[in-house]
Amino acid sequence: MNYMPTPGSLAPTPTLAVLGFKRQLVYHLHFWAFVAVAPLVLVQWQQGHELLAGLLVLFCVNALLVIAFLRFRQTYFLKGRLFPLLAVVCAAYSTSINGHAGLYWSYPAATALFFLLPLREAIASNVVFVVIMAVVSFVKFPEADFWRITFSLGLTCLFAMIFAWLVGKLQQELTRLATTDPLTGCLNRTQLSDILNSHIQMRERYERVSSLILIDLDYFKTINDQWGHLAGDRVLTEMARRLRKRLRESDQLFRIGGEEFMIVLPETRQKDADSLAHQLLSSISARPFLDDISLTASASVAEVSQGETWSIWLKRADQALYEAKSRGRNQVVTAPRPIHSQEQGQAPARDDASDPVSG
Ligand SMILES: Nc1nc2c(ncn2[C@@H]2O[C@H](COP(=O)(O)OP(=O)(O)OP(=O)(O)O)[C@@H](O)[C@H]2O)c(=O)[nH]1
Repeated sequence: MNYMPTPGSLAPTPTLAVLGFKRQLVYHLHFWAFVAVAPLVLVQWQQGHELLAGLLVLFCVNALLVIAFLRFRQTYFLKGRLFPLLAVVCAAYSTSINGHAGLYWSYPAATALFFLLPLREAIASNVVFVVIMAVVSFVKFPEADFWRITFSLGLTCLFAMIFAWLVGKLQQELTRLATTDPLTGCLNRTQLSDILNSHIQMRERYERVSSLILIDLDYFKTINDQWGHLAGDRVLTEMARRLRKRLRESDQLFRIGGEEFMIVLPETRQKDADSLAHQLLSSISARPFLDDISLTASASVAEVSQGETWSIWLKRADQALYEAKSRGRNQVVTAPRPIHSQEQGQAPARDDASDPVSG
């Protein structure tokens, strides 16, 4: 399942709307820019402005390519770099031949840049834009108009910049809230499929192998029952802290259920993931949580296999975790590879890596 909404479609949940925000914005701005500018091609052509008509055709083609790339490839065509270039050239040239009728287009174009480009690039592009429009206005209009145009365009850019900056901050915060678990700060399930899929692609394209570890606290329900829900929450927070302490910057820690955590380890073979899982279980059982709550955990390890989907990869890990629980808990079980990869000549994985962690 792909959690990213397709551009142009309404996201089914607020979380997805937050994650697809930038994509939707780029899509809609290009769509409406195309709708507004396409008729002008004919108008300029009929007025004998062939060069401007040609530039507007390029603008429309770029808008269509951006829309098509977003829809069919989920990428941003040339990272949106052509829009500012064509917008500046078209607005400046149109103003120089059409006067005020061309000038009016510079205001929506300057505003759009702040929503299409990264903030620094948008500021740099708009400084160039305002300077060019100021020069054209100085040459084309009386001095009083030149000052009015320069200040009003500059002010439009300033307001758009403040608005885009605040919206960007808000979107970052919403994304953080939508993708992390508020109790432990771990990633939640929102991007799970996208992240696992990206590791699968690394395996398929570059033979770079990732592994995942599932860790589930043993008999956690008794903690809630004996010490209360708040103590249970503090145990979960401490659990996340202990796991995080042992992980690398590039590892990704998820809380995927009540007391179940998942760690995705890039470029890590099963053997190394297995030894990390043992160390993590040791760090959980070695010292009591809070003052005197002793706990153990069970874990499973699964290296991604060729040709499998993210859900099969996760399911293998899940089955191995179930096995660890049913073998008595407080141990690591390595997931066997799927049958088809064993047939393709890969070494079969150990199925008996179930050394008790304690003792
Ligand atoms: N304090 C607290 N408890 C939670 C949270 N989420 C889930 N739980 C509790 O976690 C417990 C999970 O219980 P079980 O699924 O039976 O698992 P367990 O007791 O750890 O047993 P095994 O996994 O089989 O070893 C339930 O009591 C849930 O109410 C949470 O955010 N905070």
